[in-house]
Amino acid sequence: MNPTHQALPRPTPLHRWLVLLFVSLAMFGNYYVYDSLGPVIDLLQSDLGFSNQQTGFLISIYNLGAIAALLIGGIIIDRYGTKRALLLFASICLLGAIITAISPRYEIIASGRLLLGLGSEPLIVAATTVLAKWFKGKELSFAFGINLSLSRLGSASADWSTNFASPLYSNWQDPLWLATAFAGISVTAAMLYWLQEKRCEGRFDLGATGQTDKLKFKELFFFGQRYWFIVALCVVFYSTIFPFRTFAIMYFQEAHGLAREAAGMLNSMMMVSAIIATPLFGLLIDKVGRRGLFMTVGCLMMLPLFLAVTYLPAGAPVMVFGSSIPLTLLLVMLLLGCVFSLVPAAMWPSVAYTVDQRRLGTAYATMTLCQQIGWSIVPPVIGYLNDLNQASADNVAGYAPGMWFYTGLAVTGLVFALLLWRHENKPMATPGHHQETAAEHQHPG
Ligand SMILES: NCCCC[C@H](N)C(=O)NCC(=O)O
Repeated sequence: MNPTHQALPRPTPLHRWLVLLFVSLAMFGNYYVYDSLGPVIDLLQSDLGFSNQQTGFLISIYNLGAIAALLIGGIIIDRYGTKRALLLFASICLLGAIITAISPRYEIIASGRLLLGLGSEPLIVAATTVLAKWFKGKELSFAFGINLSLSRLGSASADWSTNFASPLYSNWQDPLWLATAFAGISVTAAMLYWLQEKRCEGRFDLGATGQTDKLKFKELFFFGQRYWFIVALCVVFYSTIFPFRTFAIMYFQEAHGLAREAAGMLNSMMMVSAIIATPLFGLLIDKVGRRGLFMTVGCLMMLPLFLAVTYLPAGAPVMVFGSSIPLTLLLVMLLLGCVFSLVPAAMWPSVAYTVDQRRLGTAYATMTLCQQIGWSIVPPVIGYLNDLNQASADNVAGYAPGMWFYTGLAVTGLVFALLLWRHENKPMATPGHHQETAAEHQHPG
């Protein structure tokens, strides 16, 4: 850092909160675009004749793009700086959204999702870097909590679009054009962030760019067993939650006879509960620690949920924001939202307490990379199981094997969480670790 930098004041709260607003809006738009696929899956199948396996691959191809991008994304952020990187990645996502919506050809839609993956995950890394830069030492956890909550609001909005934009769902294409508009919000927010950073350069001490999550293969050998248990849990957890969520709208329509609007509203309940619970669990876990225990509780809670939607009676209808939703399904999605808050709130920060701070960039990049690999495998497997068992509205039992598969993943997650809990009170094995001393570097995903 140069000496003039040090003499400058830190950014004022107003400047910091504006940054948080712009970065969170960029994430809001981005999460919307990712989740816009779920509500049109049945339309892609009925209008364009895609199979379950093909739609499953449309989910996975995002991860392939993300894997490629994660290997180079950190380098781009370091080389071009956060403001350029944020705009570049948001623009790639916009292009991906346009290509997804533009043509009914499977290969074109798949290329759009690939491009979305190429832009999305490095966008998340760039957003993390921006927040670390502006909020370091100042309300960093809270800023990350708000950022993640607004991202989840983007996901929930994609579900709500089946209600507020229901006329668009007469075909597969219009909802995807709407998603393009949300990608436009993301690009606009990235531009506003650019202007804000430019306005503040030279006036405030914005510090060094900070460490970007970048993979350095040599460093992988320094991580201990506990780190790899966290990675394993991360892989299994997100490989369960994200694919379930993407397929859920179609599942609720076909297996439980819900209208698309009600299915979308029901799916959004998971996000609503996560939006509220994530900052609260974050505060609780910051206060009491015991991350292994909280991860175990979260995994234990998840265990019966997929079987509950499969085998329990759907329950009496209750009205939620104008949609009639069966009570059991509502409770399951609210509980899943709690799990989706509890496990990430304990898991992501626990890396910072497990590995040497100097290797956090590699630790997070590796974890996200592994997450993407696991998450890319599950949707085609679920699609294959659904195709194999001829799952449909006329053969609801055909969905059960997929739900057992999710349950198997949840059991595996529980095993890793238990191993982490067992490790919780053991002393650290490798020197250079810092125990429960809140690393500055945090990561929302
Ligand atoms: N755009 C939705 C996917 C976000 C993936 C990201 N790598 C992640 O895991 N984020 C953490 C989270 O809990 O959302």
